[in-house]
Amino acid sequence: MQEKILILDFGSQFTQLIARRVRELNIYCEIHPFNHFPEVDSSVKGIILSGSPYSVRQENPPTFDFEKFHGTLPILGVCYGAQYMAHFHGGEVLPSSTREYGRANLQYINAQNPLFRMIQPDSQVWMSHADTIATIGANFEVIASTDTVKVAAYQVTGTQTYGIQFHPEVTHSTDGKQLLHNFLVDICGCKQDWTADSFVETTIAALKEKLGDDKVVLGLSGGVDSSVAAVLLHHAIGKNLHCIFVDNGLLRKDEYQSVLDSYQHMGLNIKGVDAKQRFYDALAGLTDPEKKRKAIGRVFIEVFDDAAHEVQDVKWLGQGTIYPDVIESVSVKGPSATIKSHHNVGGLPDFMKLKVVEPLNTLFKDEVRRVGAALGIDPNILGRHPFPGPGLAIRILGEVTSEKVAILQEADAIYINNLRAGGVYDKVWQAGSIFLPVQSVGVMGDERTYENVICLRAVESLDGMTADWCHLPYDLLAKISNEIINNVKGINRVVYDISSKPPATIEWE
Ligand SMILES: Nc1ncnc2c1ncn2[C@@H]1O[C@H](COP(=O)(O)OP(=O)(O)OP(=O)(O)O)[C@@H](O)[C@H]1O
Ligand SMILES: O=c1[nH]c(=O)c2[nH+]cn([C@@H]3O[C@H](COP(=O)(O)O)[C@@H](O)[C@H]3O)c2[nH]1
Ligand SMILES: NC(=O)CC[C@H](N)C(=O)O
Ligand SMILES: [Mg+2]
Repeated sequence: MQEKILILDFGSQFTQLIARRVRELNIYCEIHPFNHFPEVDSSVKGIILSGSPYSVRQENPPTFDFEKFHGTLPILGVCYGAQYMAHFHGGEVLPSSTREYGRANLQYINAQNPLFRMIQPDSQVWMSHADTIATIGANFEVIASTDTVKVAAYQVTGTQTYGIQFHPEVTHSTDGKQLLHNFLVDICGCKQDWTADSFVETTIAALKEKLGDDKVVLGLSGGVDSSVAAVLLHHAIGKNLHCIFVDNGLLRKDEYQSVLDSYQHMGLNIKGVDAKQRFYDALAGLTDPEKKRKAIGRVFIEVFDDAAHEVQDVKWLGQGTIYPDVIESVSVKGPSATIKSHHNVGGLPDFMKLKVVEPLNTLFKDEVRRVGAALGIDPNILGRHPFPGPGLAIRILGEVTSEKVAILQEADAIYINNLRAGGVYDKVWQAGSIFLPVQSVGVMGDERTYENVICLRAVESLDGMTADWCHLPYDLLAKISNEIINNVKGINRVVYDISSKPPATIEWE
């Protein structure tokens, strides 16, 4: 059984970061909402309670069943988690006189305490709280303090229950990783054997068992997630995996053929489906971004359904869903406004009757890339920028036509090739070009032109949730602009997008 750490989420903005830090120590962990988590069995080695925007002093604060777990499993409460255990077990949490946000330094630590092994007595820590633990219960012992926060860390004497007011998961807590290591390895006894190789081995075995002789269809896009999912499934079930790559007419220049070629030598059973016209027909006359997205989602499902019928007796649909997609849908933060409808989220219509298999739904993107490397997948595939399923349709503002797609493909190829040649492709998280249906006046060879605009976008990001525009070198931008205007008929002006997300988004629609 895969040993794991349970992270109970009370809604902190740092909960995912806790998970990342745990996994960087080669220890598997899962995030679950504080009020909805699976049975705690012997695979769980310890529990971490996250921070929270809530206060323990407000009415009906988020709860944790302390009596049930205290003394049976190691527990580490972070910020709210620490405040909760202190407040309801003999201590008191009060509003602090000053809101503490940012760097602080420990001023006292109990160097004998296993939680502080190899940690500097004046170590820098990161604080983010408005409440403070004013008093602690008789069986609680202070094991670290700062100038202003007396109870910066405590242990419930003689047990493996700990609380810390600061955030070890953020990099500004310079010994944060050592502290987590101390808790996870020394206190919980985790083995640190969760690596990309071990993930590959256990996942393939589990897929074999789950799928037996069943057939699976999988949408392969050439992107990182579906490629890694496909190779894992291929190792597990071989020829019973049927990959379908749809040419929706919205791919980048030459992408259809190059993606098909790149998969050929990997031995995957892959079928290309030319559905260009079906997508163009569905998009004809549509200008509203949400209507365009919905139309594309609908045609994807129809094309898939047809392809699955052709294969016959298919029981499963494979998907490249990754962990952030899952976390967002079970988050304790509650429903958020729909900004954009992603074409692949929203479930399958009832008529498809397929079960879903998602071998990557516990991994973050960089972990997916590491698993891909462990599987020997071409670094060129693993290093690709993310590309949205609705493709160029959401990079052509307004109505999509095959003519506009052709113009955008040419311009985008010039842009991306220059990023590669200039050695910046790998430093950029995502780049793409946008076709703006505005016309402006230009002059070329003494002739007046009245043509469209191409906008270039390049962003830095960790996960696509927030992003900043890249400061590309002016010389490179000048070269790209020249090349596009001189070579792409229909374009006489190039602009660069300098908006961050939020308030803008990465894609324009
Ligand atoms: N042209 C396509 N043909 C078949 N399936 C597709 C196509 N485009 C997208 N999909 C499906 O939609 C899923 C979601 O696309 P998404 O872009 O999020 O992931 P990806 O393409 O696998 O990876 P990346 O995020 O790196 O682009 C893909 O995993 C794939 O299953
Ligand atoms: O597979 C996808 N289907 C979609 O419908 C979709 N919409 C946006 N994206 C990608 O998500 C990231 C964030 O994009 P936004 O800032 O535009 O929301 C960026 O990486 C976008 O390219 C999509 N990916
Ligand atoms: N980061 C946190 O967990 C904050 C906890 C609590 N809301 C406070 O302000 O003190
Ligand atoms: Mg993609």
